[in-house]
Amino acid sequence: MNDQVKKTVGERSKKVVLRLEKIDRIFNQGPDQLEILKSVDLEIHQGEIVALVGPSGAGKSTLLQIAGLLEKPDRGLVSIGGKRSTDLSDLARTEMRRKHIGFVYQYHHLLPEFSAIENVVIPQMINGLKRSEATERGLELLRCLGLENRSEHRPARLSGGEQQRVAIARALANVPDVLFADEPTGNLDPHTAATVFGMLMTLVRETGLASLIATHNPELARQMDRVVTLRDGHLVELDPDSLS
Ligand SMILES: Nc1ncnc2c1ncn2[C@@H]1O[C@H](COP(=O)(O)OP(=O)(O)OP(=O)(O)O)[C@@H](O)[C@H]1O
Repeated sequence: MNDQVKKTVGERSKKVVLRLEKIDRIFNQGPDQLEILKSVDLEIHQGEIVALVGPSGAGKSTLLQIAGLLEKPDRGLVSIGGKRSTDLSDLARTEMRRKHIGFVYQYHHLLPEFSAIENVVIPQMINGLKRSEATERGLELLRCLGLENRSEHRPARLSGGEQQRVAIARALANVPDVLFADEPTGNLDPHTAATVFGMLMTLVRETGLASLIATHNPELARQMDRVVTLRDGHLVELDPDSLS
């Protein structure tokens, strides 16, 4: 990986990148009020990869959406890189998402009419990078993900694992400070999931990103630095060895 893409752990001091303070989220479901997140606190430092596990409906996606500034909590504070999201205008929140946050979803959400490399280049150009630089960085990322021979293919001509690897390249192309991933390999068969997840972990470790990754897979969770879960809306730290 070249220097342009790489931000080594050493270059970054181990400061807190993501801080959640007393996050509450309540949904109205008919006459019922569902308290999905209750006073959730979480800190993630540079270079730290945190697994978010828990049963379906526990609130993992809700937490990721709030931490990734895609949704607002009912109460509480999200800070990224020391900037409090509540102090930001809607425009500044969008800017923060574009420049400092990478997101990988369970489904790739690639633009179907564009090639793999174009899918990685376009977000960088939106952020002001020249096409030549964006292409150089994009091709380097695709190479790191074993897709050097697939860069001109449109998503429909890629396998599920390849599509997801392009989505990972796209999420990392803007050199974010924090990466959120919601079941990034959940749609893949176990073998492909292990390969793609291994590549994601390598890239995240090399770039020293702070990451919060939701997964149902205990084997994948154990490869991360810390494991947290949501129990009745509360965030609880787990011993990775206790996962089965
Ligand atoms: N906009 C909404 N309005 C009402 N209820 C919602 C809304 N979004 C989520 N919920 C409810 O909140 C709960 C948590 O949902 P969430 O998607 O965060 O869970 P999850 O842990 O990510 O589940 P999964 O592992 O199945 O993806 C669910 O019961 C869901 O139905």
